[in-house]
Amino acid sequence: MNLRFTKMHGLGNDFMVIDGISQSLPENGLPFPEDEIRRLGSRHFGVGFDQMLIVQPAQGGEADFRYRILNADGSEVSQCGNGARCFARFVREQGLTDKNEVVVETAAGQMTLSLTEDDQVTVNMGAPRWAPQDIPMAATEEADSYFLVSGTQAWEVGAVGLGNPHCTLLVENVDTAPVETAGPLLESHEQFPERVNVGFMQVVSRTEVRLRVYERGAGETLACGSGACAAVVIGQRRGLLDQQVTVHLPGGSLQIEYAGTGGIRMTGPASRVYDGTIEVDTD
Ligand SMILES: N[C@H](CCC[C@H](N)C(=O)O)C(=O)O
Repeated sequence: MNLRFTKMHGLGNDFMVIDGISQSLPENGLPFPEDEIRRLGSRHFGVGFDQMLIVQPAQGGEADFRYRILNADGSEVSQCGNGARCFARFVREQGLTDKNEVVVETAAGQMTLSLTEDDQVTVNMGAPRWAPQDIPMAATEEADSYFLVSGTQAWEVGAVGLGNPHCTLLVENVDTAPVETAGPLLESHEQFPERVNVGFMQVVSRTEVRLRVYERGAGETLACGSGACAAVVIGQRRGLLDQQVTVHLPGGSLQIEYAGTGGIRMTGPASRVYDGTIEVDTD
C-alpha cells in the first residue's frame, strides 16, 4: 500500500507520524509486520526514525484519540513524551481536531496534551509509578535506588515507571558517561522483564540537569521526554532537585515540573520536517 506520513521531531528525537484515521491501515493488530517497521525505521533503507507514531480513533471514554508507539526495533511501547508533543501538533495541523487541548489514550492510560501560544506543547505525563511491578522491575520492594550487577560491573540506579520503564544513573559529567557500554547492558538487564530506558544524569543545580538517554529499542537518542521526566522525579526522590527543573539533552532543553502529587508536566517544542508517501508491505 502507498502510505502517507509526516516526519516530525521533538528536540531531535524523531518520528514517522501516520494518520490512521484519514487513511485505512491493515487491522492485523500492528499496522505493519515488525520487519517492515524495522525497515521503515532504518536511516538507510527506509524513512528513518526513533519511533513510529500512529494516530487512531479513541476506543471510547473521554479520550479524543488513541496513540500507538513503535520503536525502531519494531517493539510496541506505551509511552513517548516527545512523541506526545508532536502528536498534539500533528492532529491540530491535520485538522483532525480543532482543540488546543486533547486527551490521548495509550495502552498505559491517558495523557492530556496542550498546545500553548508560544508554539510549545505541555504534556501531563501522569504520576510516576514506583512500585516494582508497575515499572516493571523484578525487585522485591520499592527503593530509592537499586544495585544492578552485570558480570564484574555494578551500577546504582533509580527506577520508575511512566507508562514505560526507566532507570537513571547519576554521573559526574554526561559527556564522559558510559552511554555506549552501560546503556545496552542495562537496557537488557534481567531485572527489567520488559527491558528499560537508561538515563545518565548530571545534576548541575537544584533546578538544572544534563541528561543523555539510551532508549529501549532505539539506542541513544538526541532527547527523551519520558526519560527527562524519570530523571527529574528520581532526582527529587534523592532530595537533589526542586519542583521545576530544566533538563538539557543533546537535542535541546525541556521544562519538567512535578510537585509530588498529580501528574508530571513536561513542556517543549514539536517540529514538523516534511510530508511524504512510501510504499509499504502490509502482508
Ligand atoms: N523517545 C520517547 C521515549 C520512547 C520510549 C521507548 N524507547 C520505550 O521503549 O519506552 C520519549 O520522548 O519519551
